[in-house]
Amino acid sequence: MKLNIYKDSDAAIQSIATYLVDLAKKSIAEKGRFDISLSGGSSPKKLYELLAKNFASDIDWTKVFFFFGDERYVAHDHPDSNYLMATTAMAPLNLGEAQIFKVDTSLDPESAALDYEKCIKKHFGENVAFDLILLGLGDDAHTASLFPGTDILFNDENLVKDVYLKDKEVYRISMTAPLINQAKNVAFLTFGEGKANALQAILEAEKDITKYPAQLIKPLNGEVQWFIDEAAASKLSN
Ligand SMILES: O=C(O)[C@H](O)[C@@H](O)[C@H](O)[C@H](O)COP(=O)(O)O
Repeated sequence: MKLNIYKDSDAAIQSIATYLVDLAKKSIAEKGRFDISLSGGSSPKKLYELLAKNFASDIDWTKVFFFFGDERYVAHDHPDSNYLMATTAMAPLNLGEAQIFKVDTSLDPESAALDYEKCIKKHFGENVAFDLILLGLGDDAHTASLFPGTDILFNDENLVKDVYLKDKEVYRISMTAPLINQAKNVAFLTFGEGKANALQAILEAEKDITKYPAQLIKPLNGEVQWFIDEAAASKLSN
């Protein structure tokens, strides 16, 4: 696990963009494509915009294939859609429809999860291993839609599962920890004082995945990098 601490989120995002593009170059050179899973929420939006603005000519973006670590169970044109957020931010890259694998939220939640799992398995074949999975962190220590107290935390059968969030009365479709842990590289983007307690608990508290789900993320053969700002790191002891 590598902790990268920056003075602010802009510096962190610049560094993640460079790290991502370097991984993409290597992967495209080695296997002819780069398979990435995007995080949702607000933190990564600036990263996607930066990639489109400053890195458009650094790699052959037609060889990049985008999936989503989780998706809100809404239409793709709904303001909460991670698909809408990411594709809007990266619009200048003119990505082809076939490069972006969105969750089919027109299906019922359980079928949407099964369908997305099928889509991932079809893309990867036997060995489902993303080159990079980007993850955010909630202030309750959730990541993707692995929320405290939800059944998905104990799911080791599926690669993708529907999650019902009782408090918000909404569904999410999320990659499971076993799928994320098959990735070659995982990068967390975590910024702001509001995440400091969650980050400290995840990295320094006792292991309790029901309270701190992001503790589940330990890639079997990969590396986890944290890209954080000083505000998010402010409660770490060392
Ligand atoms: O769909 C989502 O919302 C994300 O996948 C979720 O896991 C997010 O990464 C965290 O909630 C942090 O969100 P912010 O970046 O908005 O703080």
